[in-house]
Amino acid sequence: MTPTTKTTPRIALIAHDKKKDDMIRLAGEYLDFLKGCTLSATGTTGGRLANELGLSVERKHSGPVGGDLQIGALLVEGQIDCVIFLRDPMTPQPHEPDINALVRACDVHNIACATNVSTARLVLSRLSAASDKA
Ligand SMILES: O=C(CO)COP(=O)(O)O
Repeated sequence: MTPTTKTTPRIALIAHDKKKDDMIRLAGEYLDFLKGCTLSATGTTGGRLANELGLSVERKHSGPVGGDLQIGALLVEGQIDCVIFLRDPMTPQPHEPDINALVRACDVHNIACATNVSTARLVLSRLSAASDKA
């Protein structure tokens, strides 16, 4: 019998302030799956995921001081399989260029990037179903 190799999805989780409650709810829905993933996050988002859901997360700097760029650097190095980035389209962000750079890096490297809850659910459902089969 051929041995199966199970790969652990590497997921980046990021949410702007008004979307953080959505992120916590979303991550709670997929908690069992996410516990088996390698997670990275921007600073404040990662802190909430760890404190409120008990997830083990590699926390980068907060978004406005370079966290999005750090996630982008991981992605460019091939260390991220998927980005869940709950952006707030209604609030101007001081680090808009960093946000655009991260989303652009996803497109350059063909990495799935979910920027709203509906898309994130589709992506996480698909990944969790694939990991059940592995
Ligand atoms: O600003 C962010 C993404 O652009 C998120 O950063 P925090 O998770 O530190 O709030």
